[in-house]
Amino acid sequence: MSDELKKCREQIDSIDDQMLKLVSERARLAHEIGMLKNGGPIYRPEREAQVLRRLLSQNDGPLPEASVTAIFRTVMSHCRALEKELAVAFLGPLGTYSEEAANKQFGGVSSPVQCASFDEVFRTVEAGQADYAVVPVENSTEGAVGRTLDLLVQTSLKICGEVELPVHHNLLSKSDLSSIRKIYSHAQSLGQCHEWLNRNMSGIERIAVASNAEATRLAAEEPGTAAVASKRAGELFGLNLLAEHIEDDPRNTTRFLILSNHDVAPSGKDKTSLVMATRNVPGAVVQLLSPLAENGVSMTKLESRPLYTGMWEYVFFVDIEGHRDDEKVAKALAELEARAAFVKILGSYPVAVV
Ligand SMILES: C=C(O[C@@H]1C=C(C(=O)O)C=C[C@H]1O)C(=O)O
Repeated sequence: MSDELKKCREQIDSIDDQMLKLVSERARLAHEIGMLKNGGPIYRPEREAQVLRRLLSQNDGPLPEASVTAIFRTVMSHCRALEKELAVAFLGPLGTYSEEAANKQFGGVSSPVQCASFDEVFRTVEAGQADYAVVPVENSTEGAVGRTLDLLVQTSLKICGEVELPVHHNLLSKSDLSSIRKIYSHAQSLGQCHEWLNRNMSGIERIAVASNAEATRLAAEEPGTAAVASKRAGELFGLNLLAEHIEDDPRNTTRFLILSNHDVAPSGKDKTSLVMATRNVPGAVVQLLSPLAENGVSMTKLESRPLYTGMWEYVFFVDIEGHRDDEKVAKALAELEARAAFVKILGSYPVAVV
């Protein structure tokens, strides 16, 4: 070993010693805070977002932003676990993008609750069998996840966070590329790889199944089939990587929501999501939204979804900047509630951190 290398390693050892001391000290403080919470929620997404934003504003490299947040989310997860281990429900089995999103947001999930459908994810948390739900709500290529929107209308749960996950798809199989006759995946993922599949796997049957991980499980069992899924799913089921990054848009990103039974305090950079319906009269939508503009509240999303109760009737999903406790947001919401046939505030929560 060269002297130079030995010296650097000694320095790393000494830094590690200091880091361990500091992390332990941090964990002791988090535990103390846990006692002060007096039975209130342990997980405080607004505080975690503030911790991460503050650190990012000081980060001069060499670690990229996503590395800094991943490290500190893991630290916070372990500090939190001294207070309580959170049970987090998501669409299973292990290896889904939902699992990846849950791991990203919570810095690792020690008590995962794998559900068979989005309906079950909601029900599990509503019934108190898990503390948090993680569900996809929209994708940059494919748009809204309809079932999640429908469930949001009915649920008693509140949105308490959002997480954005860059989604890279892969073609995975135990067979050779030339022998593939069927491709399994979730419908959303097939849509996100539509052009690549047309170009490279034309004429080969595509079959939509409940999740990407389920697709991987099927492909592992059936020779001559492949799955479109994450690398992690492929590893879990022992599949080989036939092609990577097959998504049509390399920036392909899915936004997930975190849901729970509690509200979240303002973090300083928040979003509020609501769903509403208007009376079916001319100009109703414009009229309904005007309190936002009048109070200087920016709308970041407007999505319509058909109502099952009638033909050509819709509900509107709206995201606005700010927390419902912010003065101008509160005023705009009060005016909006007075005009709409139906309004439900789905939650105020911190804007996603890298
Ligand atoms: C320590 C706390 O509890 C949890 C852990 C946090 C942390 O480790 O920084 C931050 C917020 C909470 O999710 C706290 O509320 O401050």
